[in-house]
Parts: sequence; structure tokens; C-alpha cells
Amino acid sequence: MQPLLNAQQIHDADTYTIAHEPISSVDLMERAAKAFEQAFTARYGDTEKSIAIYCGTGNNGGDGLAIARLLTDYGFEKVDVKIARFANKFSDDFKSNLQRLSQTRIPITNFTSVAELKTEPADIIIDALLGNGLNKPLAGEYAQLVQQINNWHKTVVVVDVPTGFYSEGEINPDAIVIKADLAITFQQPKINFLLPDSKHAIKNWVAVDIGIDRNFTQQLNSPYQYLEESDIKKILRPRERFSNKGTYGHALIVAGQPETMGAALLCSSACVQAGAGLVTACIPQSGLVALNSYMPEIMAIVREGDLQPTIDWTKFSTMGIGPGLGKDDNALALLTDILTNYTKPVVIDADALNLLATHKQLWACLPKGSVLTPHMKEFDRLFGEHKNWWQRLQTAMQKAKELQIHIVLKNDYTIIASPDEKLYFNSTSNAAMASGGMGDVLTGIITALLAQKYSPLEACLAGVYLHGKAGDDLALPGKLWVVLPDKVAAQVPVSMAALMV
Ligand SMILES: NC(=O)C1=CN([C@@H]2O[C@H](COP(=O)(O)OP(=O)(O)OC[C@H]3O[C@@H](n4cnc5c(N)ncnc54)[C@H](O)[C@@H]3O)[C@@H](O)[C@H]2O)[C@@H](O)CC1
Ligand SMILES: [K+]
Repeated sequence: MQPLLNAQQIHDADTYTIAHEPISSVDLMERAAKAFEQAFTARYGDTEKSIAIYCGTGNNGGDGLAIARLLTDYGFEKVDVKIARFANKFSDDFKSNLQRLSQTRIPITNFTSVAELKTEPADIIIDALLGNGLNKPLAGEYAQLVQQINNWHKTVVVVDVPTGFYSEGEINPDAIVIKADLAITFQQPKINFLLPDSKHAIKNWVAVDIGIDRNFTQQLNSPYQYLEESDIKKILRPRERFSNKGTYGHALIVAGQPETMGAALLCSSACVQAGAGLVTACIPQSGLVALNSYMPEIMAIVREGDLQPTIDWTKFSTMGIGPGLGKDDNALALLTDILTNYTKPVVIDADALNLLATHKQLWACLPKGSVLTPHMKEFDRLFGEHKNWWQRLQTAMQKAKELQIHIVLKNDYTIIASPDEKLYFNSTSNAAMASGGMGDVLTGIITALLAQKYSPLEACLAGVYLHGKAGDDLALPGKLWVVLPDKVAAQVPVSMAALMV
């Protein structure tokens, strides 16, 4: 689990590392510049290309100066350094690196106003103007310079964070900020990199390790955490000797209408694939043939017209409710029946979420520890409109605590809010997975893990990670353009086994 720190905490962690490793501040800058150089040359290794490095006069600018030297050592012959001297403030490490750079033959241009700049002939621009020290929105010369750089439409690679971009907090969509093709960021993704609001500023990012003290960053107890494979390996347990279907629980999937049986099939088959010992699907009568032919391992409880099905509450280890269920009176009656009679944590998705949104009296009946899996629109239907994702994060954290539930807010980096006011960002999944039915599969996987006696938090973390990992294993790198949900479900046991070794 990697703690995601805010700008102040990152600064504190840098300071702690300098004092306790110990390492001089300028050597830490050198280490950061080296890590940048390696990540940069791995992607832009053609030394024929010309590079212009725009530097500020703080530590971000200091990084830029060191990077100019390292890229030249690497073999780039056309490296230009341009220093924006908009303020008369220079960090010590900027000054040391300027001193070192002036002993090389790398050309340095100083400018105090954007009007002095001509066109930029370089193939690639490196942005080392401002980094994590940003303390106000860009204005004046900085704003003009950033707009100028954006207007050149070059390949832009940024050092740490795009100039003008806030690492955390609400993002103003009209703010002036460097548009980055790639952000090579130090130690950890910045929290806002993981939110869709950053899409306009950052096409891609990569985090490079610069050896910041991990014990220190752990003990800061950040509410924001980034999931890593090692976390999931710790959660997953091997299937045991002398185990049988009873060992792995009996899940009930309540899903489907005659027109949306696919959702029920995808959800319940994913539940089987993710290892539930037994799976029963509560589906409309007309879907029975489809269910039996799609996957004979799944049993059925059928729903007929207005007749409510009889469910033996003691029989099931957990339930997943909602995919394709519809929002009619029968669906509402069934959801009400379940929530008022069943007391173990359940997974609530899709139409069941929409029913919850319009029948708030049901919230009091949600079993503690239950899991809600909304996408953005469902989330806003449940909890009100939000202007941006940062606001959504705060609501998720607050509601998870208030209702003692887990909220799985689906997105590129799906966010899991837990009742103890933590937010976990998932690190797997890819755009090939953006297709209808993918959420139904996720619900099936989380339900399966709950059935296998993983705690609700473990089921959410491992379920979300596995779902994305199965999609990654199928699609990346460059294997499949589109990955369909049933393929993801079928891949889950393979990806799970690979995580167990
Ligand atoms: N502290 C450390 O030891 C390390 C810092 N590193 C680099 O240092 C960066 C942070 O450096 P700094 O804290 O010096 O800050 P920056 O270099 O980001 O900014 C420099 C100064 O600009 C001013 N400023 C902020 N917002 C402004 C605005 N909107 N308009 C005009 N001026 C503004 C502030 O006075 C700020 O201190 C990181 O992003 C990273 O690139 C790395 O070298 C790793 C180690
Ligand atoms: K920058």
C-alpha cells in the first residue's frame, strides 16, 4: 500500500529523508534527476531529437538544470536550457546546479519576459518551471509562458507535476496549466493524477522511485492509499486441502429482467469464476433456459410476475443484488425484502443503487459492512450532484463512515471508500475494458470473495484489483483493443492463480 501524500507532506518527507538517510538536499535532487533521466530515455531514447528545458528558479527548476546535464551525458547533443527569471528568488539547490551547468557547454538562455521568446524549434519541451511548490494559480508572465508553451503543440514532458497543476484539492477546469504528454513524477502519483479532472492536463504519468523514507510516509497515516500487487497477495488465501464447495460459501445473485438477462449471466458467472463454492441466481422465469445453457454450474431461484420468490435467508453466505434487476415495484419489493430480512453484508449495484437513491428509507436497513458499487452517475444520484471529483472523494469518505459501508466508486482508478475514512485507489484496469457489463462482472467477483469469508474491505480491494488485473492480463501490452466482460470473468481464476505464486 503506498500512501498518497499531499504537497506539504511530500515536502516534509523530502526533508525527513535528507535529515535521516542522511543525504544532502542537492544529492537528493541529483537522484531525482537521474530517475527522471532513466524514465525519460526509456520512452524518448532518440538522441537526435532536440530538447528545450524550461526552468524556474526553485527546486523544480533545479531538477531541470540537473536533467539537462544528465541528458547530455546520456548522448543528447541538442539540449537547450531556458531559465524564466520572473522572480528574484533562487533555491540553494538551483544555484548549485546552475553553477555546475555553467561549467558545461550546454547553452543557457535567461529571459525575464515572455515577449523575449521567439518560436521554439526543439522537438521536445521539458517543463521544469514550477512543481510541487505551487501556492497560487498562475498569473502574469508564468500564465503567459504556459499558454505559449501549450500553443507550440510540442511533445511536453513535465518534471514532477505540470506547471500550474495542484497535486490535491479541487481542480479549476479553467486554470492555466501545462498540458503534458507525460509527467515523470517523483516517488508517488499525485492524488489528482488519479482523478478524471486531470485528463486535460496529463495524458500519461509514471512515478519514479527517488528513495524517500517509506517508514516516515507510512506513519503519516494518509487517508489516501494506492493499491499495489503486494497488498493483494497478502489478502488472497490459497484454496486448502480437504476443502469442498461448502468451504467457499454460497452466494445468491439477484439480477436480471427478461430484457437484461445478460447482466445476470455475467454477474453470476463471474461469481462462479472468482471461486464461490456455490452460486444461485435469482432470475426471471423466462431467463432459466439462458442461464442453464450459459453456465450449468449456476443454480436458480425463479421470479414469476408479481410473485415474490421465497428465499431461505440462512442458506446464503452473501448476496449480490442489482445488475439488470429493473426499478419496477417488484424489484423494489424484492430489495426491501432482502434488506429487511438479511443481516450479513451484501453487494449492491446498478438498479438496486438507483432504487436506494429514490427510497432513502431503505438506507437504514443496509447491513453494516455492505458494499455499494456505483459509477459516477449512480454515485451522484445517491449522494447529490458534485462539481468535481475531489468533492466526490470527500463525500465518499464521509458517507462510508456515516452508513458503515464500503463504497466502490468505479473509474479508471476505482476508488474504495471504507468506514474508517480511508480511500484506496486501484492501480489495475485499462481502457480496453470500457464496455457494458464490466460492472456486473465486478459485482460478481466481490460477491464471490465475500462468500469466501474475506472481510468486506478485503473483498473490495482484492475484487477491484483482480477485475482490473484480469483485464490487463488480457489486453496489455497491445494484445487486445477491446476486452469483453465474459472474457474478464473467465480470466479471473488464471490471474488469481498467478497472484498466488
Ligand atoms: N525538496 C526536495 O528535496 C526535493 C524537491 N524536488 C523538486 O522540488 C520541487 C518543489 O520545489 P520548490 O518547493 O522549490 O517549489 P517549486 O520549484 O515548485 O516552486 C518554486 C517557488 O515558486 C513560487 N511559486 C509558487 N506558486 C507560484 C505561482 N503560481 N507563480 C509564481 N511563483 C510561484 C514559490 O515561492 C515556490 O517556492 C518538486 O516539485 C520537485 O521537482 C526534487 O528535486 C526532489 C527533492
Ligand atoms: K513542472
